Amino acid sequence: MEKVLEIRDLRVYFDLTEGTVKAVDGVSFDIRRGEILGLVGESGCGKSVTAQSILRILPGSARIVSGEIVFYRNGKTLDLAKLDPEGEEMRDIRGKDISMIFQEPMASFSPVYTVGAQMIEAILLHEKVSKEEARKRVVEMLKKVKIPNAEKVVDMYPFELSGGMLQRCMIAMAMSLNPTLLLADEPTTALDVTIQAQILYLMKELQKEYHSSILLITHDMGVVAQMADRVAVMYLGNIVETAEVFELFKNPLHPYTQALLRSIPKIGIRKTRLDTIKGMVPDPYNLPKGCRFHNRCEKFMKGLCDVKEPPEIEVTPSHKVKCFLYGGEKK
Ligand SMILES: Nc1ncnc2c1ncn2[C@@H]1O[C@H](COP(=O)(O)OP(=O)(O)OP(=O)(O)O)[C@@H](O)[C@H]1O
Repeated sequence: MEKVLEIRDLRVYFDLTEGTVKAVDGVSFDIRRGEILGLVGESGCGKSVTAQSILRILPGSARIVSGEIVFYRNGKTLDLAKLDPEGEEMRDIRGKDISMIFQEPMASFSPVYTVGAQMIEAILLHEKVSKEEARKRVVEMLKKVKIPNAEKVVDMYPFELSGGMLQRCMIAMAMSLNPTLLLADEPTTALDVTIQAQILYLMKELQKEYHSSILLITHDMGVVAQMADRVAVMYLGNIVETAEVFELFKNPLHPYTQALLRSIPKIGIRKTRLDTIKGMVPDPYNLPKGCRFHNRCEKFMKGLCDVKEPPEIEVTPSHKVKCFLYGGEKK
């Protein structure tokens, strides 16, 4: 299948007074045309930093140390990691070829302009159309994301809309230029369950209609099951497992993936508490030697997992895992 993005051995570090945080540390994966790739993992494992690296919107304290972010654009490849984040090429790609939606819609909208004005501005920035045409497109997009009274909402300020409505506007803005790739960082986490389901359904409908690719960042395995075609599981700056969604749920290989899956509530089984993954998440300034998950792993092999970093094992061409249980050097 045709790729739209290929990340190769990406390392992104934060140099802080307390030490260096290796937020992304040797990450490789690709996103194919028209697919939804779920990027899952607990809080702090580097999902957002990965997305911010693609769009080159990292905070000032972060630096891309090495690696490639190859974007396939108009039949050519472009390494986004090498571009000037403020340069013309990157500004052109941002919003037009790759756009992003965030957990907090207020992060996308300024409170002092109407929703419509901001959406029109985004279109005019990238396309040579008249203001009237852009406005017409915005109203159409708002209708597409099922906003009632779209003609009125276009002239409303963000604070006049509910969280769910604003989230729909953000999706409309992100999709209005028909991007090749949409980065969705916890797009529904802040919403209540019913609205969350509606927004996810809407995203999937739009994705099918526009045939765009989505990198869906979430810590919620339920959202992954509902949305993703393939899944990449991330733990402390590493991708530890990738597989097609059905395969991952049926046959999770990495002990971390298995633990994440055990934490999902199951219909018919009453539990007062969800399973949590045992052990403490290690100090980000001081990552464990060997496999980063070894101090929390139920299948920990002393003298191996705490000594060497496991290689990535290709169990099948579409199922990869970074764990000594499936191969690699023995003691
Ligand atoms: N601006 C920043 N300054 C310093 N460290 C940061 C900054 N942003 C992220 N980090 C660190 O980078 C690591 C990865 O963070 P990231 O936000 O990518 O995780 P995440 O998996 O997206 O988690 P969450 O779901 O909580 O956003 C964490 O250790 C975090 O503390």
